[in-house]
Amino acid sequence: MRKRIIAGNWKMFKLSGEAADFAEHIKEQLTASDQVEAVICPPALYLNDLLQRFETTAIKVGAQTMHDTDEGAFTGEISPAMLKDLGVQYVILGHSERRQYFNETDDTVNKKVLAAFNHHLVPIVCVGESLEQREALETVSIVSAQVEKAFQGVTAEQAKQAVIAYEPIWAIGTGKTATADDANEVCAAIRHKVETLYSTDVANAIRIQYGGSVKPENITELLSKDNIDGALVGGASLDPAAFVQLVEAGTHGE
Ligand SMILES: O=C(CO)COP(=O)(O)O
Repeated sequence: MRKRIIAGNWKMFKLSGEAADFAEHIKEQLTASDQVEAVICPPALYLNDLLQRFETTAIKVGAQTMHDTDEGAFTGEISPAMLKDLGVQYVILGHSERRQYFNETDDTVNKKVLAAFNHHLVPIVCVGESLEQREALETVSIVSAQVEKAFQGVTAEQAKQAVIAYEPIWAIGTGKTATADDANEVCAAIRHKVETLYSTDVANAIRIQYGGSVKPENITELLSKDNIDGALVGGASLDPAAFVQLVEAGTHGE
């Protein structure tokens, strides 16, 4: 059985004291589990502090983005080597906000995915369609193409470790969630795409999250679906009590 993964994407929220308070709260509440993994992806400034606070816990830390080269004259950027050096385990790549506001393309996402694996960072590769594309019935072709491009040059052994987050753009921060059945259907299509790119073995191993207005109230139904292995959560992950509930939901209903 795939281990579920609940990841909180804080985006550009919280001051340092709030980040520290959150970490202290959840580390008292969450215990290690075989069924579910908890990951916090804070602004890069707080990565080091959270890594230290979570050192003796099972809670993992992820970055929200990174550059694709080890070092260089790229003002303001953070490299995969720097993340690895700190002890970061995960990195979100190709989030729709990065694609929309920071010119990320399928090509740059692919370069970053390859760089992440080179540094033994696990990428959480985000894919998803816009409302227009959904209405034009292009969802499966769009997300399949995003997956194919993101994984170019990635080996089967690497792909098995990866996480894909299906985040329909129209469901992010809007309060609109895809129905659990719709989300599951797209996650199944993504798994099928992975199977055609690699093998059944890889498709069975890769973890696929749903993201978009996930909350404690709707996570149980989403996780009850066969192809949904977790959630990438924005807004609701900012509240420590809600985040604990989201992770705890992952330990039920196997
Ligand atoms: O973008 C998201 C997580 O990466 C989803 O954000 P919300 O949970 O706030 O809709």
